[in-house]
Amino acid sequence: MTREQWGALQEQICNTIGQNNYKTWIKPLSFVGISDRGVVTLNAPTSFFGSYVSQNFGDMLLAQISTMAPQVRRIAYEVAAANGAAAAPSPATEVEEVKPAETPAPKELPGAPLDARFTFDTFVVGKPNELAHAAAKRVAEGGPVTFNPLFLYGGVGLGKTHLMHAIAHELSARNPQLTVLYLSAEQFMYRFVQALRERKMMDFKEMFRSVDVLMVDDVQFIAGKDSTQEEFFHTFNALVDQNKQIIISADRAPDEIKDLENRIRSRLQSGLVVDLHPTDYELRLGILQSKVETYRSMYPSLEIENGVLEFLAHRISTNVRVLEGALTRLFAFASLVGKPINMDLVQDSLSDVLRASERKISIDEIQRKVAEHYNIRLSDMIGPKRVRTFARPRQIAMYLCKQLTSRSLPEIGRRFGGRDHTTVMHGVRRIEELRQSDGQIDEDVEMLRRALEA
Ligand SMILES: Nc1ncnc2c1ncn2[C@@H]1O[C@H](COP(=O)(O)OP(=O)(O)OP(=O)(O)O)[C@@H](O)[C@H]1O
Repeated sequence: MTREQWGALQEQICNTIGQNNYKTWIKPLSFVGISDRGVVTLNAPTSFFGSYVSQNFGDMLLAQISTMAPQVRRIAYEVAAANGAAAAPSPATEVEEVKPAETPAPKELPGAPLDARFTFDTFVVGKPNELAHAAAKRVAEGGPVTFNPLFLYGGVGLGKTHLMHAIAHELSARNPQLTVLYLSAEQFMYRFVQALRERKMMDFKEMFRSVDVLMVDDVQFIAGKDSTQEEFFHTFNALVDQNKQIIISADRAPDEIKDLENRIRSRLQSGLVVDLHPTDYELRLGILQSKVETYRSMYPSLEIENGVLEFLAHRISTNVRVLEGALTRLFAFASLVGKPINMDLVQDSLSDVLRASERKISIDEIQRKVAEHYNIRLSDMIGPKRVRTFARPRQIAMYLCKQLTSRSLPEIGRRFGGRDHTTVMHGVRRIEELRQSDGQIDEDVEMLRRALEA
């Protein structure tokens, strides 16, 4: 993402949200830069302004930006410098790019901004994350500290940061006096090094020891960094002694973090350690459905055809960020070209994402499985005969090829005895209709899909 690309997006943004909104809220923003971690920083006149834009237009902006720069994960809003200059952020430090807050951290604490969208309301609960969610909820109630620290861990993009921000939002809403400090382990280190450099260690210690709740994200970052670990250990102990709540996240369990001092490891394990499991199909579908609800208010006229969300939930199982990014891109493309969101648009706009998450299901495999199920020969499935006994299984196989592989319609047609892509399209549509009206076909297709994906 470059300043020029941001400039090029302006017209489309204006068309999406209307002249008035655009002039009031988007035009005053300026592009600052993008970090290696995919965080785009925009300069806003005030922190209220940044916060308003984040809450009301954040998803739309991310959608628009991702049409040009799919690697973008998040937008941070920086408050304009005194001279108004939009300086480039210093080299890829998350610390710089997130300094001023979407929801400013209280009392000049060196925390990172909280993402206004990461609340318990927007967190979808399913089997893989129910324990982590319940633990987070308990901590967010604020009562007496029962487990300290709460240690949340899990793979990339499974909701650790979302849950931490949700806890911070809720604690602050319940008790605005509370000092809740959220920052990444990287920022902790940065502050520590800065304090050393500026000979302000006393201030540093005092400040960290004065918070009521400390949240440190991605703690695995401090592994192998000896003096930062040491300082972290002292901060940790001082807060636990005062019975202050600590919440930590990492990408793996404490005993799997290499180069972590043993005394820190055992401290981290001394509270409640819960993991966020990889998502399952139901959770992914739930997240997509809840996201669609958010998008509906932004793009009220956009249609989303049946089967699209289910397809995405099946196909993109890597992490929620990728899943959300795919949906965001779909909405942006659909609004750009003024078309409904259907499987063709999915194939056109998400081919890279789909390729990356390609399951190893081949057209051959689908043809064989379907032929076997309907007890017909493979040669009849592919051959020219049009009798229903062969035609229906053939259409089902075509439908499954479209659903479970990222092959184009012409390619599928070629693999079914050199048929035209319109024949494939007709077949796919027919099965879509029949799935609505014929319970037996619907059941057969679902069973075949499961068998193929098993
Ligand atoms: N259960 C969920 N419900 C709704 N949104 C979710 C859920 N899980 C993850 N997300 C969304 O997925 C995206 C990635 O989540 P988050 O940043 O919390 O992941 P993370 O575990 O902290 O990843 P990383 O290890 O990269 O820091 C966010 O936009 C978040 O809102």
